[in-house]
Amino acid sequence: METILSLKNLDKKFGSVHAVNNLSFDIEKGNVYGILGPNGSGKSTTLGIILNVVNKTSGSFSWFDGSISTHEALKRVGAIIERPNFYPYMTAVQNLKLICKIKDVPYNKIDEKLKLVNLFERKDSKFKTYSLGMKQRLAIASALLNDPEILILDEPTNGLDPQGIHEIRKIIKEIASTGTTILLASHLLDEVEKVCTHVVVIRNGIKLYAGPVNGITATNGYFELNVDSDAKLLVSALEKHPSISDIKQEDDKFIATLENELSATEINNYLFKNGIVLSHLVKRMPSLEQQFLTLTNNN
Ligand SMILES: Nc1ncnc2c1ncn2[C@@H]1O[C@H](COP(=O)(O)OP(=O)(O)OP(=O)(O)O)[C@@H](O)[C@H]1O
Repeated sequence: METILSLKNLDKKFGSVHAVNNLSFDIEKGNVYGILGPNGSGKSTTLGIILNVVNKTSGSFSWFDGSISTHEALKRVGAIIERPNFYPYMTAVQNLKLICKIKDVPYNKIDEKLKLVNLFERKDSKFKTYSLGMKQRLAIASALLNDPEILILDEPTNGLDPQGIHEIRKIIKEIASTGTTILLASHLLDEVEKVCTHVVVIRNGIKLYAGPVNGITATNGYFELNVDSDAKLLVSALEKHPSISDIKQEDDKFIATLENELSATEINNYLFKNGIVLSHLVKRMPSLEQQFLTLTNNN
């Protein structure tokens, strides 16, 4: 695995606000990473630091194994961290030609990138005639002009309608399928779930989880159960079972969280042997949303 970016104990304080708190994680080549957290959790500040537009307070980050300076490394990075800004009376192609000059990229990249973001048909329309979604797609095309190794996006679907959101997510997946590494910040769990392979969950600048998206749900699940008879007997039997770590009552049923793998048949047999006949038994896995809420609320 080739490491594109490595953050080590990164810290940022704005006066008394601890925006980024001892944050460490690695970005490996070819994956799609989401930094997921509620508003104000430090996502934009983190992106700002790694892109050299925000000064860190302490800690470190290194691009491409630290073999080159951040200034050189950023030439291999495409990023959109602010609202896209182009010349309103110029067409998409005219705007991109300007970017090509700044980035020293040949003009023949323009058509290729406009096709990738589905704007080729509208390439000669003035920027001011574009919808918000089209403006965002043009920004993506612009960030891709120099064939960056990693594309960084801050809340890429903010403010878009469902169709616009769908298009942007589809394009992000297409870009990823060509081998470009992607790092995006989002407060939307479903966005990260749909688009990303890996996620760093942060709250108040603190990392709560970093790893594969499906790793958040890597638990043994829980049982929902109930009895028509004496509930105390049920709770006491569950408490004695070595595979059950927690029991709580929710509405009209009991929730028994599993510490180890245990099947519904096994728990049913165990309880029956203890004189308990269940009126309700379901084994469930927590949804990503439940896990995310548990992570962000309890820490
Ligand atoms: N320039 C600044 N001066 C002072 N405080 C700041 C500054 N930039 C960010 N902050 C504070 O740092 C914290 C993290 O903000 P940041 O914008 O990084 O969060 P975020 O997760 O990107 O949130 P959002 O999704 O709302 O943009 C917030 O409490 C914010 O108010």
